[in-house]
Amino acid sequence: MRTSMFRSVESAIRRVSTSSPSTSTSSTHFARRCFSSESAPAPARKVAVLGAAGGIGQPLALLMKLNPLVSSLSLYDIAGTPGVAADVSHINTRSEVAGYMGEDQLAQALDGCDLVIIPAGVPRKPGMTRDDLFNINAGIVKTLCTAIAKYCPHALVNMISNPVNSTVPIAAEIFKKAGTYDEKRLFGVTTLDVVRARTFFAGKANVNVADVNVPVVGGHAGITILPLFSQATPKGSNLSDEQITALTKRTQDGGTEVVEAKAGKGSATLSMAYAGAVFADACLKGLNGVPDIVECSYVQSNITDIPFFASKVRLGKNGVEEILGLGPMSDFEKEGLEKLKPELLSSIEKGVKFANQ
Ligand SMILES: NC(=O)C1=CN([C@@H]2O[C@H](COP(=O)(O)OP(=O)(O)OC[C@H]3O[C@@H](n4cnc5c(N)ncnc54)[C@H](O)[C@@H]3O)[C@@H](O)[C@H]2O)C=CC1
Ligand SMILES: O=C([O-])CC(=O)C(=O)O
Repeated sequence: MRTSMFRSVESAIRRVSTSSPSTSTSSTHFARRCFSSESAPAPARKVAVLGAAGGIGQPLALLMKLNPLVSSLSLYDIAGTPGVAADVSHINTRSEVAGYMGEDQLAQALDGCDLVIIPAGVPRKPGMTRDDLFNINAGIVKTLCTAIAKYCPHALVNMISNPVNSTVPIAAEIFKKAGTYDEKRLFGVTTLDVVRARTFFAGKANVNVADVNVPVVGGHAGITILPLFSQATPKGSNLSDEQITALTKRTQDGGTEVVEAKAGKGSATLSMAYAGAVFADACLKGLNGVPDIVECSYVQSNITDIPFFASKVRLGKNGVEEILGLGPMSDFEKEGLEKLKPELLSSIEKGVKFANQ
């Protein structure tokens, strides 16, 4: 699961933060270091960000503009995209940028897309759960997925909009109705949970964060987020049961920690844009045939009795190539798995019901 991108972003950031102005490297080199280890010209890939003028959408647009695997970057929102697109388009990297605003430009935004990333929708305020966003975001996702089925039915879809546990099943139902559903192409983005688990584990275990990996399985809300710290690498950091319990809780509550710190001004945007860019990069590498690209993602799955489940997934030319098993879990993690199932299942059923109303 440790992609080369994680490593290269970290080394690029380390280098930038320690270099003096006279030794800093070019922006193009920076972008290459950040997003791809490929030196051969990559195939043309059109990527759309839906919700591109938002708190996640803007930094995600920037990060996708830095990704040399992208040849065409399509920025769509209901408002504000001309400014974001004009701004991002001045960056001297490979992709052509176009901004689209309003539903009558959605078809053009999606036409020919290989990958569609969806951070459109409202974020939480303190005191809210992700499920409290359902009433607004379910409708937004339904509209956008109906258009995806029509204008780019073969695109990979990276769903960021919350509640992910329900918005992914909504998307699946919309695609099924349109006759375009391919379970290999629909992903709930849970990378931020992995990013947090890695960061928090490194801090507690006092190891280099660049070396850390932790699978996070289940879903993307509260107790449905299940980090498997028993499988964390590097091994040998003998954390106590109390420390593992605290790390698990902090990972599960990571989103709430940011919501409370932002005190009414939204939820995670910058770390989410980073996580979204990492996952999109992995999807593009998979599409391009780069071997052994493994990331955690919330996908249609039969590795448990829950129809959508996040786990390690091998990405390939058609999207999901293989869903990897859960691996050996501690008793604490096994207990967490049983506890999360009712909530995850009910969020999935809520999404399915909504889509079929
Ligand atoms: N999967 C994850 O790990 C995470 C998910 N999120 C979720 O991402 C979503 C977006 O969060 P932020 O960017 O902070 O919110 P935001 O409010 O800053 O931006 C949302 C954007 O979506 C746009 N939008 C609304 N309706 C739209 C439509 N029909 N079509 C296209 N665009 C539309 C808005 O105009 C706005 O620009 C929220 O639902 C949030 O909960 C946030 C963090 C992590
Ligand atoms: O907590 C939220 O509402 C946003 C989110 O999904 C996260 O930061 O993980």
